[in-house]
Amino acid sequence: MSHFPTPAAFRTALAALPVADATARAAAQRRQDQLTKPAGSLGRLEAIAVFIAGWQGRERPRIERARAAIFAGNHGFTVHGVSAFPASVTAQMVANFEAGGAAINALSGAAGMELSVTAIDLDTPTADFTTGPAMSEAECLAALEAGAAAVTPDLDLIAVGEMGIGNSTAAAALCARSFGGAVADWVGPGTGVDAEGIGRKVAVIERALALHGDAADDPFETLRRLGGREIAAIAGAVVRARQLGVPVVLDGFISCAALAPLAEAAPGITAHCIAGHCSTEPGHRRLLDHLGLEPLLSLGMRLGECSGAAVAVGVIRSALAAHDRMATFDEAAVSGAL
Ligand SMILES: Cc1cc2ncn([C@H]3O[C@H](COP(=O)(O)O)[C@@H](O)[C@H]3O)c2cc1C
Ligand SMILES: O=C(O)c1cccnc1
Repeated sequence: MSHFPTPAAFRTALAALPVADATARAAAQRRQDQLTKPAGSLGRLEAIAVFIAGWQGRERPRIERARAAIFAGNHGFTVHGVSAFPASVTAQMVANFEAGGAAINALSGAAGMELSVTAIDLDTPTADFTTGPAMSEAECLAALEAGAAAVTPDLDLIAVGEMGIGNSTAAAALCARSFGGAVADWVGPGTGVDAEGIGRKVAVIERALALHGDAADDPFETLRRLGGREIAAIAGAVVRARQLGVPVVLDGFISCAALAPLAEAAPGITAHCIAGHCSTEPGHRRLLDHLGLEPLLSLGMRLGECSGAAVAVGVIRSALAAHDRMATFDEAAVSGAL
């Protein structure tokens, strides 16, 4: 069964995003207020527990089954020299994920998460978006669906990440198109290009924005023209997770950029999402501000592949452990505030 069989179905899904369970949230907040600590003293950990309670619909949320989902795709515009690495690295890194040798293998393992890797048509890069839309409608729908398929109702939480050489350029293009501002404000070194490389990225994006400037201001159309398969898959996964009530942890600049084209049509799209971290890619902080997200961690990471989100899941586990295991003032016979 296809979750988003047509562009119209995707738009309909965006217009009908479910909300959190207010009863479970309120129960979790009441529990927080009774635990043996001065109110608010666990800071953001308290808010995280209440947040997950609302999306899981449980006073005492849990993480028994969590998935780090990586999506991979290749990009036609890489012929313009926008990455410090060759496009062949995308498939090589997918093989590395499958063999267990990448950072995300170690970090998802440390966070007690299973890892899923969805490589989407790596042998067929998207079309070069400086000369036409990156994807056909059918290709973009297939990518959304690949994302939706990675989310299953048995999950307590999902983290989303990406692999796709060149995709920091696609991400910057999506941000510039969705939120405006100077293209240069959204462009950074990615894998480590120098100032000339950054100049090439800006020029490529400006050409793409000029070419697609008259296209409909529509989430699907923007993803299809300026995004990539792995980026559209993340958008599909985030929307599907919302439908299933599965909270999402977002990774870095590129993963978050998948939501940029959705934000105007569906301003509440990030309501079930936690920004796992703030990457050093300069556009990420700006993007998080536009999405209304405060990142959990800031560790100077700039890898992608779900790595920052996986580290954040360790913090989320701590939040839920405190929420679940602490005694209340009554249980522990500790006096409450005067
Ligand atoms: C070995 C290696 C592993 C990676 N894992 C994630 N990325 C990250 O780098 C890419 C984005 O940067 P750019 O736009 O400059 O190509 C994406 O694939 C991203 O996930 C990697 C990049 C490399 C080289
Ligand atoms: O912010 C990220 O996730 C990122 C930054 C640079 C390269 N790849 C990913």
